[in-house]
Amino acid sequence: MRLPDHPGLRSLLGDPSGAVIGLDFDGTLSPIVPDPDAARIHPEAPEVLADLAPLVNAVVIITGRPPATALALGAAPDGRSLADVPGLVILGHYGMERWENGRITAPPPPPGLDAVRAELPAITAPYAGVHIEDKGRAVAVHTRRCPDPAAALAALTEPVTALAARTGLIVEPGRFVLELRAPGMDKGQALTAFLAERRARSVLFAGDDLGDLAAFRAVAEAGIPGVRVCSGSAEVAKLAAEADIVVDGPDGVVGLLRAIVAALRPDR
Ligand SMILES: O=P(O)(O)OC[C@H]1O[C@H](O[C@H]2O[C@H](CO)[C@@H](O)[C@H](O)[C@H]2O)[C@H](O)[C@@H](O)[C@@H]1O
Repeated sequence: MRLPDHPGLRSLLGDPSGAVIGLDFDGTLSPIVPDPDAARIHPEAPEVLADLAPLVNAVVIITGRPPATALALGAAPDGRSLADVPGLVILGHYGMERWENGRITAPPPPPGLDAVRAELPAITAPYAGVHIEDKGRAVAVHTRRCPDPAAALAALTEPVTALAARTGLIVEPGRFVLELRAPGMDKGQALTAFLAERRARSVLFAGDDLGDLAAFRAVAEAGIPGVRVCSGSAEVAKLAAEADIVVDGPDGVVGLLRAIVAALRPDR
């Protein structure tokens, strides 16, 4: 892949030791599949991230998944894994949980979740194919496997939002999913804090879904050169409209990262 000409990318390539590379997981590093449990990282992603990480300030994955799940789904068939990427940080649950050096730090789960677990089955029962994903500190309602995923999502939005309000949670909408989770953190806040922690001098963030818009805004407001990359799909138009670079799904993201590695290591 030929690298696009973008000022933020030029800054990043000119001063890689100051660059933070932020990446979403599902839809960006991992192709979208009907069953969330069956998702797996793009087979070439662990290798390219392992090549990239020593060349930049930091590689950080910011995801709605728990870090432990991203790690479990982050093993490629060749045996390479996200866990082997040097210095990798995973900010899971939209930044609430942090994995680094093999250790997870996390606050206690929100108290409203038990009521959500009790009430959700009755709310979703009329919609065949709904899948409830319990993520420990959040619960996601998936409609991708419903006969009409968009109609089921639309019909469930009001009762799920009301349930969130009753239980002190918020609704995070995504690709055929409504997630009930604790308020007070999003990918933008998580990325902003990480950039400050690393004293970043440039930032690239790649994402595919509505939850990544907050990270895009953080890039735009960071006060350092930045690049917003959309892992493009037919399902989410909003993100492409706010991106500096649009690539073709996880294949395109891996291609872009590989091109960055090649530009930083022209000898190889
Ligand atoms: O922040 P992300 O890493 O993008 O995580 C967001 C949600 O991703 C997962 O759901 C999405 O991917 C599934 C597997 O490909 C797909 O079946 C589903 O339709 C997508 O919405 C995950 O299951 C959620 O928990 C994450 O919050």
